[in-house]
Amino acid sequence: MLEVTNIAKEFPTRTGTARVVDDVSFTVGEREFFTIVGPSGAGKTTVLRCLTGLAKPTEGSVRFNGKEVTGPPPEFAVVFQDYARSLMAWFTVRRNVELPLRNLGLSAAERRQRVDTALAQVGLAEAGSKYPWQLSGGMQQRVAIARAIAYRPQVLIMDEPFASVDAQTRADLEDLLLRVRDETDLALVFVTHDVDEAVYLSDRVAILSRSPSRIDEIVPIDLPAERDQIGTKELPEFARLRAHVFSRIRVMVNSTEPASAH
Ligand SMILES: Nc1ncnc2c1ncn2[C@@H]1O[C@H](COP(=O)(O)OP(=O)(O)OP(=O)(O)O)[C@@H](O)[C@H]1O
Repeated sequence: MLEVTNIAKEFPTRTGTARVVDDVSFTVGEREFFTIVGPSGAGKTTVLRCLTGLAKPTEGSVRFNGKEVTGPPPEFAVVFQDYARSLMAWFTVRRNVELPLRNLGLSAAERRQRVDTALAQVGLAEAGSKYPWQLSGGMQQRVAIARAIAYRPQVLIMDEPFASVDAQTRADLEDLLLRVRDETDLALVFVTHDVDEAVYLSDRVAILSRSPSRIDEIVPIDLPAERDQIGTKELPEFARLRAHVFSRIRVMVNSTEPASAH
């Protein structure tokens, strides 16, 4: 469904150009949960920005259902880490969640129902008439997630979406994503620093090398499809996968060599 082929990204600097992403390729299938991990500054956000059409790769291409992505496709929704900038401060929570639905040709009743369902799913059924600035950071991020879910995209792209929420809310939102994926045809491309989270959620985990980044390895997560915060994390296979991904990232952090492409 989504094909990223040999993308590279360079940024202009005072003395020339900085190559941040060197050569990254992967595909994401329908209903797949695909997660990107890697050392800090590896270029994960840059890869996501290229993927969504918000940035143009210097080399290579991104294709969605066979068509080149040159701007944000209407089938995508994006949740970035920076929730404070993603919500409109002068609109209520309901209005924020409803905004992207206005272009979908839905009736007012359908829009209302989608907003109600999404707010209930993220545990904010009571907060609809509040303004974002009246909510904690974690609650604001849940509004951003509700907005993405209400839109019912084909691809949900998330950059460290749970970095600012508490551990219990984080676990609830992780399970919400898995549930939404199971109930729809949603595919997810997810970036996290948290290796446990990556292994718990994903069908495959891509490990990026240090910048200029390449794919070090794409690890299939062969855990039972039904994930459970306690049961899944107690499985020996979970521990093995976690240790493997963690040790590869550690190698990347300490390595002075660029990654070999697998
Ligand atoms: N618009 C830009 N202009 C110049 N350099 C940029 C730009 N955007 C990103 N970079 C640089 O690209 C590198 C990778 O940044 P990016 O945010 O993609 O990494 P990341 O893996 O998401 O980082 P983190 O793990 O810390 O969130 C960094 O060195 C950053 O300074």
